Amino acid sequence: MKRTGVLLIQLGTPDSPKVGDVRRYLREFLNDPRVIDIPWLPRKLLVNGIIVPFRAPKSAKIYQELWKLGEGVSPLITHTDNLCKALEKRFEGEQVTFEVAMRYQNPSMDKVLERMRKANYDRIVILPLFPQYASATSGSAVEKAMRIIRKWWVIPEVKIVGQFWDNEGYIASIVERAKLFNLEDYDHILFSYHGLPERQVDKVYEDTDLCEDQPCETEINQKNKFCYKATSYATTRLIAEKLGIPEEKYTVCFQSRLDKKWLRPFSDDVVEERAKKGAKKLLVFSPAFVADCLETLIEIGDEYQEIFEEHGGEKVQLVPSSNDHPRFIDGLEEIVRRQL
Ligand SMILES: C=CC1=C(C)c2cc3[nH]c(cc4nc(cc5[nH]c(cc1n2)c(C)c5CCC(=O)O)C(CCC(=O)O)=C4C)c(C)c3C=C
Ligand SMILES: [Fe+2]
Ligand SMILES: [Fe+2]
Repeated sequence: MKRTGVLLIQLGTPDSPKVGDVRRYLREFLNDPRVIDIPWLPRKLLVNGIIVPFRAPKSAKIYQELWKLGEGVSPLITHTDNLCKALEKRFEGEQVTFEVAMRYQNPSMDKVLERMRKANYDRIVILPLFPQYASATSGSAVEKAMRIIRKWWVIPEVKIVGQFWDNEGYIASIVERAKLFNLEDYDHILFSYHGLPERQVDKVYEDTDLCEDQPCETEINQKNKFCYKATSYATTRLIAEKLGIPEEKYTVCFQSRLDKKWLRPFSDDVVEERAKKGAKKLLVFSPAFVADCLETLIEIGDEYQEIFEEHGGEKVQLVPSSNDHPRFIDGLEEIVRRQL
């Protein structure tokens, strides 16, 4: 059997919730041209001159809350490490090794891939932990890995997992998590995905095609198979079908926008509207995040709870992410075995 090293790549988190570490994280993250996709000079001026100086102190406060929930560590790190350990167990005695790296900050892709180079694998599998492809996440992680590997003298066989929005184990893990709640108790259900600028979504199409002219809310086809909006809706349909949630009982929405030209509807607006219409209990799925993190625990768990209460609602219940759920491990095991 070929000796295989599997690189699990997550987005990344600051080294600590101190303002300096958060600033360093945001600077690396937002200077990525796949994240803020504008020319070099305007990006530097916008990110280093405006966004980071204003955002870092505010984000640091939120990260301090997150660190408390994670008992002194970022939950993104803990969950991804646990996932890695669970996968290692599934491959015990086989020639398959797992490593975790973060696209931004630590453990850095440079250091982890250098260790993998020294291990002299026959094959490397690059597995970004983002079920729905986006250039800002999976695309960026793969580009960075390729930029590092292309400099090696010995380049082994390299396999890349692009996306896994319909993977059976991934879907099953979310369905199992949801079964811990009585769906009948909730007035409405949200499937809240991380947002993305509409411009970035349109770039997966050729020429003058636009996402809004495609049937992305209802089907996946050859044109839209890498459209983040289309795969987000498709993942939702799979989960809703398995749980028997009728279409009128749920809304697909997008959170964490930086400006108005991001995918709509915005999750916070939906939370507010539902409260105003009299909803008392909301259940929120967050399928784009395979690990609980700032975006799920704080943004949905705390911030949406506040918005909901402010407008008359009572409880926003988050469905925990896949994390190291055994069905999710089944799904990733199956994906890895297909690469061997
Ligand atoms: C599904 C995955 C994600 C997509 C797509 C994504 C796009 C995206 N994000 C930003 C800006 C920020 N994201 C931040 C945090 C964050 N984002 C993801 C995942 C996706 N981002 C995760 C898992 C996290 C949380 C990390 C953690 O430490 O727990 C942040 C930092 C927090 C903050 O200051 O609000 C920013 C900023 C952009 C611009 C973007 C697409 C263009
Ligand atoms: Fe993000
Ligand atoms: Fe689309």
